Amino acid sequence: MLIAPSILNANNLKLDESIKKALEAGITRFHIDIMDGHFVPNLAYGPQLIKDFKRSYPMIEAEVHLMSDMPKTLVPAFAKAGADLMLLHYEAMDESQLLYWLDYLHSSGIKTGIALNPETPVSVLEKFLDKIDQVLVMTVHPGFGGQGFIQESPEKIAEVKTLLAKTKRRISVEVDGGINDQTAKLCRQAGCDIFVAGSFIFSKGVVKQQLAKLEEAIK
Ligand SMILES: O=C(CO)[C@H](O)[C@H](O)COP(=O)(O)O
Ligand SMILES: [Co+2]
Repeated sequence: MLIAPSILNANNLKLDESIKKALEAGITRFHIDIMDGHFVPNLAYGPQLIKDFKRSYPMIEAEVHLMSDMPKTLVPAFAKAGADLMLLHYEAMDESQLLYWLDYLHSSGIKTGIALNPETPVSVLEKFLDKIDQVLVMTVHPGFGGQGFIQESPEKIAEVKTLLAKTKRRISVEVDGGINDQTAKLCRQAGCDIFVAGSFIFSKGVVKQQLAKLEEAIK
């Protein structure tokens, strides 16, 4: 079980302070949201943030959630910046492009995942099972932090688990959006392994306590 904090809604002028607090509480992976203003109607972060993050914290995993339909420019840029794992949206490119970029990432030594929007069926994952390390089930519509959890999400997680049982490869299931101690518990019961949370961890100024609540909920 892993909690990957999203810094999206943390105060940008105090990012390092927020990151340090999470690290002190034992976090080993951060989820960094990249938004291009086109695939989603918002903008967030560039490769320099990943570069700076990895320079300061080389042992901590940087998971890049790429909400962009410009893989040709952005996948190599974030790979070069030091991403350890990259999540590509199924909806952002056609299937042949997706296969290409998953291969590109693996051959660059970067772990891969496919992110699914709430309305995208689980069955689309089938032909990618030998190319991914992780599935990201979006539990909000991507684009903004602080949204409410989509209540039907636990059934979708269970569906992903059923599909993944078809492969012998170890593929983790992650949720992202509206995760708090209540919703995390529901996702855990449905079989989720990795929990992204932003607002719940960073909006109250008590990072350690919020992480402890989440840990308690998913254990
Ligand atoms: O991908 C995202 C939004 O598109 C973010 O990772 C997600 O929303 C995290 O923020 P919060 O926990 O506040 O919902
Ligand atoms: Co995200």
